[in-house]
Amino acid sequence: MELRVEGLTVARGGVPVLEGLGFSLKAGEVLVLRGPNGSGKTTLLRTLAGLQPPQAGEISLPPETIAYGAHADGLKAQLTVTENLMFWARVYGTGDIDAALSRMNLVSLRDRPAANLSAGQKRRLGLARLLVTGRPIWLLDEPTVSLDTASVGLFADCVRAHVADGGAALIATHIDLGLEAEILDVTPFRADPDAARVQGAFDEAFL
Ligand SMILES: Nc1ncnc2c1ncn2[C@@H]1O[C@H](COP(=O)(O)OP(=O)(O)OP(=O)(O)O)[C@@H](O)[C@H]1O
Repeated sequence: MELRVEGLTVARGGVPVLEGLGFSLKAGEVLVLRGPNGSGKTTLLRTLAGLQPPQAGEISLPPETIAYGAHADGLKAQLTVTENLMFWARVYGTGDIDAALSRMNLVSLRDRPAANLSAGQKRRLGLARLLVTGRPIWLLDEPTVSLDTASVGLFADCVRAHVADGGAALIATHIDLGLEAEILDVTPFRADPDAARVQGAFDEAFL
């Protein structure tokens, strides 16, 4: 399983933010996405996850092979920790949530509604969701926000285990996760801002 990206142009609100991007991510690899704020890391991850179409280029794997961990944790506030994970396990057609609960240190919180979790606990639950997707490619957008040092360690262990098991991960992060990883800096692929001004930027929320 290899994610190959060639000649990719991604856009927000119809305005290209990255152009001509290419990279490959093989089974067993971690790639860390770097670039300044607003450079297009989230836009790239959203495009690879199938949430928006590319403007140009090729993506070798379909979104069905990908689990996307976005900024938001995607939790259902009224459901307990267990119920949230069971919901996702059913969506992805997998069964066992016990490993996910213990690996993200959620066992003692399993009966608590997600609404009553702290920010870091919510994030741990959001990341535990990845473990029940059964999908080989993880795309993660700033996964360690709100996590304490111990939880960052738990999360890094999960990524290590995932890639050791034949998975792969593309992670936008500004911190060092202590993982063996290559760096993909998107800066050289930034689209020309003057070209965007000529086309006229707008907020896609008003489309
Ligand atoms: N809803 C939107 N409509 C229009 N433009 C947007 C929208 N969301 C983001 N953008 C713009 O798209 C560009 C890329 O943003 P993106 O969120 O992909 O960057 P990023 O590298 O992930 O940034 P950060 O490191 O701050 O998270 C930015 O110029 C941003 O202002």
